[in-house]
Amino acid sequence: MPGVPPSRFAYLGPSGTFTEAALLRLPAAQRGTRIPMRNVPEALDAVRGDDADAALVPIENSVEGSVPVTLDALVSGDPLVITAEVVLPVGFVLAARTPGEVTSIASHPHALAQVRRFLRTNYPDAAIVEVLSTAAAARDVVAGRADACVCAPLAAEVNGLTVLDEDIADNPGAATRFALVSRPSPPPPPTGNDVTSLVVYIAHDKVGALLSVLTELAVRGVNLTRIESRPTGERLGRYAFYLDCTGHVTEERVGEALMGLKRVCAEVRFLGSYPRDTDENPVAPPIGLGNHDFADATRWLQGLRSGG
Ligand SMILES: O=C(O)C(=O)C[C@]1(C(=O)O)C=C[C@@H](O)C=C1
Repeated sequence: MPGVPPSRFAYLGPSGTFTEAALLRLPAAQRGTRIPMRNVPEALDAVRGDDADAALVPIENSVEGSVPVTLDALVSGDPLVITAEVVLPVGFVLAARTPGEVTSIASHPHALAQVRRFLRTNYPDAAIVEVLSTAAAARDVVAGRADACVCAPLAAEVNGLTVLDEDIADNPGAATRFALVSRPSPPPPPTGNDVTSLVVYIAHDKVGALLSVLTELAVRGVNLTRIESRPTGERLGRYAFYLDCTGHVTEERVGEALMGLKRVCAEVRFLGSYPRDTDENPVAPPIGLGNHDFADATRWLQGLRSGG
């Protein structure tokens, strides 16, 4: 959909999830149609099937790490690209229909992981029930399928639940990063503070294959900000590496690094270049590896080739 801004936004629902709160930070989504989906693969498939223009899905949490279902669903199926990210502070409450005995507590696995210590200390005997989202957990409590849930304060409020315990996160100050995903389209223009996401498949029979991936980035001053490995599912020992690096595909040094990766990897999947949602400045490239150095060197080579 080149040039047409997205107006139909799928997201991990139902209403009241952290994903919905993150989606509402995007002005286009405030104006557009928001389509709650039951889980991340369904949200991404809605984009692949043109039932939505974009999907917002959780990708990484500052305490619990990456969201594996999102990483897997991004690369299994027709290509998709990330066009924006949203970083949202997350905080949790324990909520129930009425105060009383709590024998079962429902929530999303990533939320449960962020309140593990609290639950072990305060509700050691409660059965823990993993469900598809924190807002789905709140609905389960309303429907009587669980005594209590771990959810966002807003989800407790909109579902008419009583908050039993506030601010229950083991690590105050946690944040989750969400990715806005579309069908392949030209990336948003560079802002000077961008991230490029990739998945690389290395040659498993080559010693130092991962080192050569890192070298292609480092020698161009491209800063690696995240690396995760996930099994490809083919057989034991086969992994895909998910990389986030500073910079935009239109920058010379990022482009050269991508070409280098293309040469040394079995396969490279481009997952998009998009603005970082942060106040932090990007790490400056080492001397000789800035964008102007690359532009200078390109001009010099062109001169040599043209006999100038
Ligand atoms: O269940 C939700 O509310 C979500 O938006 C999912 C999700 C996640 O996948 O990490 C998002 C943020 C919180 O860290 C907990 C759960």
